[in-house]
Amino acid sequence: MTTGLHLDHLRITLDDRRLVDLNEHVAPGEILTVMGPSGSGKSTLLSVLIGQPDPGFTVTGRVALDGQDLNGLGPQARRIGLLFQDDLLFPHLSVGQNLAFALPAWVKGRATREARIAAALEAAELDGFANRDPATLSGGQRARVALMRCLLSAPRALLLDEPFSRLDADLRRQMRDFVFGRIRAEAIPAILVTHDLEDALAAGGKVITPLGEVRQTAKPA
Ligand SMILES: Nc1ncnc2c1ncn2[C@@H]1O[C@H](COP(=O)(O)OP(=O)(O)OP(=O)(O)O)[C@@H](O)[C@H]1O
Repeated sequence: MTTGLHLDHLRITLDDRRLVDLNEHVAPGEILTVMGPSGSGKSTLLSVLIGQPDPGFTVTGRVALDGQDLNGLGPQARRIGLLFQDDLLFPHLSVGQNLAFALPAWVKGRATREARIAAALEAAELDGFANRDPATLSGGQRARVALMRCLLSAPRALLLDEPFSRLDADLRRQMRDFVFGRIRAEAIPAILVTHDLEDALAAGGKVITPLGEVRQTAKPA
């Protein structure tokens, strides 16, 4: 079985306009960055990967994850995580409850579930935050909770849609290191969509446009 995410001659067109044309393999722990101007098709690509494209788009080619063909699979069955700039933590739930909500039902047993949540909080340097109201967290703390919530759902691949764009410069650097570090540590294939060249270079992987033009080759590991 070939691990990672395969975009096999994936083409997306809108009327007669070719928006996406990609033939790429993203290995576990690798981050492929897609950069391009507004309207170039970045969000459209992500909508196709999560299995929720607008019906106006024509999609051809194949997407496979860990050897499994995703064409025809619904969004839930794909098990692809999506992280974007609005963290959308549930305001009426505590930090711990927000994390618990993401844990798949197949993680059984109260002690096991609590241990997973405690480990996630520790990894995000948020020990002792389980009972906090999300409204009382700083922007960086909320962003870390949002990432851990996404990872707790055990995604097989992660899509990052401008995840740092609301953070100021210092926090942006910190979050970038944290998010990219977790992706490598958990060996998840990831696609980052960004307008920011610094984000793209920090990701360390290949940088391409939605039409597959290479802007930067991957840094040697
Ligand atoms: N539901 C839709 N129906 C018709 N056209 C759409 C739809 N969604 C997006 N488009 C068009 O498809 C093209 C690609 O849009 P998309 O949102 O993928 O761009 P983007 O690169 O993500 O832009 P941005 O950086 O501004 O988010 C644009 O021309 C847009 O107007």
